[in-house]
Amino acid sequence: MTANSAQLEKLLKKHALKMEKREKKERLKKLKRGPDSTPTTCPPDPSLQIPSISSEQNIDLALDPISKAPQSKFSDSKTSLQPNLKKLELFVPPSENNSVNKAFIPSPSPLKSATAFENIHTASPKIKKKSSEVLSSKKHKDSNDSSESDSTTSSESSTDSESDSSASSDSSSDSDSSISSDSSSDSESSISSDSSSDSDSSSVSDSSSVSINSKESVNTKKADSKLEKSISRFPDFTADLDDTLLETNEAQSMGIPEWLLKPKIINSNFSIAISDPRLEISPQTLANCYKMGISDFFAVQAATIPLLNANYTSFKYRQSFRDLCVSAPTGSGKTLAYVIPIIERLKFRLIRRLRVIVVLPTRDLVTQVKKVFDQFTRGFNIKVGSASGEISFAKEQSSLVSDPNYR
Ligand SMILES: Nc1ncnc2c1ncn2[C@@H]1O[C@H](COP(=O)(O)OP(=O)(O)OP(=O)(O)O)[C@@H](O)[C@H]1O
Repeated sequence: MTANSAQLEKLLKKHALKMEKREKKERLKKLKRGPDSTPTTCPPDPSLQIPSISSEQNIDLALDPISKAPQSKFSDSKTSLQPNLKKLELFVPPSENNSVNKAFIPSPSPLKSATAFENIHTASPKIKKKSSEVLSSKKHKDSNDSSESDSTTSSESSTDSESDSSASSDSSSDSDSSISSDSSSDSESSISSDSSSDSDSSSVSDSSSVSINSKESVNTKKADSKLEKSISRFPDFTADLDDTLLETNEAQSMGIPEWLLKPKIINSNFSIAISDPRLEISPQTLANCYKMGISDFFAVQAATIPLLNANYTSFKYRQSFRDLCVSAPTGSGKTLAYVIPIIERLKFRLIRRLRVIVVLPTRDLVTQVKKVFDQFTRGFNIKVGSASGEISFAKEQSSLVSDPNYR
């Protein structure tokens, strides 16, 4: 029995030495290949297989105290082999690994997302493939969670589960809890398939491999928290601005101007009579409004019309002129909010020329807005033309600028 254990001890030591040499070789190979090298799976080396142990030796192994030392060494090398194989399959150069993660996290900053975009496009084809695998495996996971448990049935499925776990660790940036639970369940399932094929000897390695996995999950968590810190959220403009100072600063650093960052929020119930003298609406416009059944201005109109009229006054006296950006729901009356100030400004012009251009996103809107302009320019010497590409450019051009009526 002691002879057997001594023999086994020798074997294990020899095996551990081989393992170390092999690991060193692999590391050297990796270094030589550089960061762009594509990951490859390592074919199982027959010399590294767990030595076949007879049933007698098996008993000795369980009882013999010597087995503990070499066994722990053996189990170390065994488990270091397992993650190594995994590492090779998962291998993504550190910087690119981050970019893959970033690419799946919606990145708010255009600069940051552009970097991520660039990174993913400059990444090696293998990494691009990996990212698509991540997406597909994510979808697969969503649709069929139970597929992971199948991996315990055969060694082939165990490699599948390993690649699954690689996907989960790549996509881990989504949420911490999902990473740890996913990666741990996947790696455990792959280990259990190994242990089933390796019989008792690898059951010792199970505990150490689990601890390695927990180390891995801790590392992934650390990497994720770093990643989370590096990715900023989109500024919440609706929240109290005092609470969002950081977000505001960030938005400013993105080039968003102060006036866009601090909008004036108007109560939607706010309204004002069109005849209010403070608005200085011309009698003809008032008549046109009444004709259209409008007696009060909606909130967006009540807020913008006096502002634009004031702007007109400052423009008249060569004072500063401002842009105005309005965000209001559909049907809230935005069209009249600019149609009336435009008409009110152009009504005194004697020389007819193209003075205002309204740019709209669709042809339907062009027709709709042209109709509103036609209704509200009644009684004024103002002509409204439209160009939406429905007739030839020359005709549109002449209708806008070459028409003798415009001169
Ligand atoms: N002050 C008002 N009083 C009564 N009706 C109004 C008033 N202002 C606009 N309307 C009517 O409300 C409707 C919606 O107005 P309008 O089309 O200008 O909204 P909008 O915000 O420009 O919508 P969209 O986002 O679709 O362009 C129109 O039929 C318009 O005639």
